[in-house]
Amino acid sequence: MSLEWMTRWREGRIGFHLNDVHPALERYWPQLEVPPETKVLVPLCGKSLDMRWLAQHGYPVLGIELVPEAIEQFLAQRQGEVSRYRQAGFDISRQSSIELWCGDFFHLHIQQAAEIGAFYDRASLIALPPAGRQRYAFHLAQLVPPGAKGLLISLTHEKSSAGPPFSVPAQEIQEVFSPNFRLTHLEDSASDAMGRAESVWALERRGPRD
Ligand SMILES: C[S@@+](CC[C@H](N)C(=O)[O-])C[C@H]1O[C@@H](n2cnc3c(N)ncnc32)[C@H](O)[C@@H]1O
Repeated sequence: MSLEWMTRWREGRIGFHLNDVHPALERYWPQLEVPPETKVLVPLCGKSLDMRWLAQHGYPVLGIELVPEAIEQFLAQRQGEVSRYRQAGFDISRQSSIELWCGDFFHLHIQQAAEIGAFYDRASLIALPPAGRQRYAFHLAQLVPPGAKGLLISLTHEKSSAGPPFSVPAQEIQEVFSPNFRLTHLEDSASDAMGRAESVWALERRGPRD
């Protein structure tokens, strides 16, 4: 799967990328009441402008992305000094309050995630095959502390077995996350001309006794 993502980025087949901030981030993030200065984990971040929105609203960002081209394209969107260093097997680029970790999300360990207090996920689940989605939800739960809040934006489409993007129905989202997270369904968008509809969820990491 990683070769496929490398090829997609090299060939510019990145139809998932939005040239604007996702409206659901603007609409729902304030409702989560995440305290400013909380570091937000953005798994499978691509070159999403949503990370700039979070940083502009006072949230330091840790984005993690497999493909170096995606990170370079993100950094090139803005002028601004970039510092680069290597830590725990990841090449890290930092531009203002946004750190981009280049590597496999599943290799990020709790020790490196110590400062994370919230998360934002758009289109991670749909990038992963079914077994990967289960593993993703479990891994995310290992990285964020009890009480951590996050927004999740996913997608369904009519060719349900094909992907990426994979179609991820609400029932599956509940199944994979509910062992470790409280979920609130916020919104379903109307289907577009290609039969694609987004769903938006608020998540909160459960504590040991929840
Ligand atoms: C569907 S795109 C979503 C990107 C971004 N969240 C957005 O909203 O534009 C999925 C991204 O995850 C990256 N990716 C896939 N598997 C990954 C992994 N195991 N670890 C880190 N990044 C991964 C891909 O290269 C791709 O940029």
